[in-house]
Amino acid sequence: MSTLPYNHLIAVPAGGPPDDVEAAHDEHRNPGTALDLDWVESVRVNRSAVERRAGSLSGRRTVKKQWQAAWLLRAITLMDLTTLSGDDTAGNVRRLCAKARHPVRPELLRALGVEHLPIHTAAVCVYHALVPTAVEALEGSGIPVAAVSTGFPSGLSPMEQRIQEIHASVNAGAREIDIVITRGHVLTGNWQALYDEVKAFRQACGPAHLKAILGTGELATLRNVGRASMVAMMAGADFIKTSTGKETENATLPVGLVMARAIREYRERSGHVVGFKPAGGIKTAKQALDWMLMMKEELGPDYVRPDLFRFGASSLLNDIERQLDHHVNGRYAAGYRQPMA
Ligand SMILES: O=C[C@H](O)COP(=O)(O)O
Repeated sequence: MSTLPYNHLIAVPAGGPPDDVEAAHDEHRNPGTALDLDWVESVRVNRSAVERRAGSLSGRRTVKKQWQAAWLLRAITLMDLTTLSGDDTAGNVRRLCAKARHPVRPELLRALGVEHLPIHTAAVCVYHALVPTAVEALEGSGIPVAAVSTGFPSGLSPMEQRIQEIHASVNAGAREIDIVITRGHVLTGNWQALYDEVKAFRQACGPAHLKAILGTGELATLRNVGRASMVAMMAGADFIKTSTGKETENATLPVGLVMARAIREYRERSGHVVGFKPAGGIKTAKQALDWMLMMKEELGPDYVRPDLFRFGASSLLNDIERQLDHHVNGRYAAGYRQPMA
């Protein structure tokens, strides 16, 4: 197998050691803008055009074979490796963190010629109760812990409690907070309430980055997805994120396209940069490549870097490792070889 120019293709944050990861992490903050209701109301979505474009992406063969391994290694560096189950334990989370530090088996990395690169996931995402365990298990790695917060997944607990949750997770060491919005504010067109809510969450986060989960599968229309994206960004969300992973419909390419274009429009009009995180139901290497291609085409190469793009995924890493195995060995490894994630 020929050696590929992985150094150019793999977005290991800043290409370097943990300190650089932290620098990359702090690079982008979105200060937000005033709520501009005319702008929000002007958001339109041409559903059939969006579906056509999304269909053309998933129908294509995304990346040629010889580049696929490099793109898949990059996908790993974009991943918020996640566990959000009722039966999560400290033991599971420690194993997940070990996987986040070393997501690919050393013999595969050697065979790919990238054993010298510090490949790890972008973050580990857990419930608040597991934040201290994850922080401890990731110490010294530079990998941030993300906590789902604010009454995840419904977001319907009392406001004061939701704010306290953010404070508790930040105090426990979470550097990223994935909040959920009140979907009802979108469904009733109460943009002021949505803006105030996200702004209060952003303030509670302090230095931690805020990712706003829109719960797109519960927003009824793509137009609502576009408008909610815009309001969340105006309120200061550092990332907008599709789903909790618990809705019936989670991250889809049409929804992703609408959100990516909202990010582009917000950037053009405000000059502020916002990241994007599709989450829920992204399980295969092929899906990951479709998403990465879409981001690169819609928003440029910065959007296949971990400071601006994340996959929220609990099982994607498994399939990526399988595909890398296939690339190296010409066959698929048995499932038990990738016991985690
Ligand atoms: O935020 C991440 C999602 O909850 C993960 O969803 P998943 O289990 O479908 O990969």
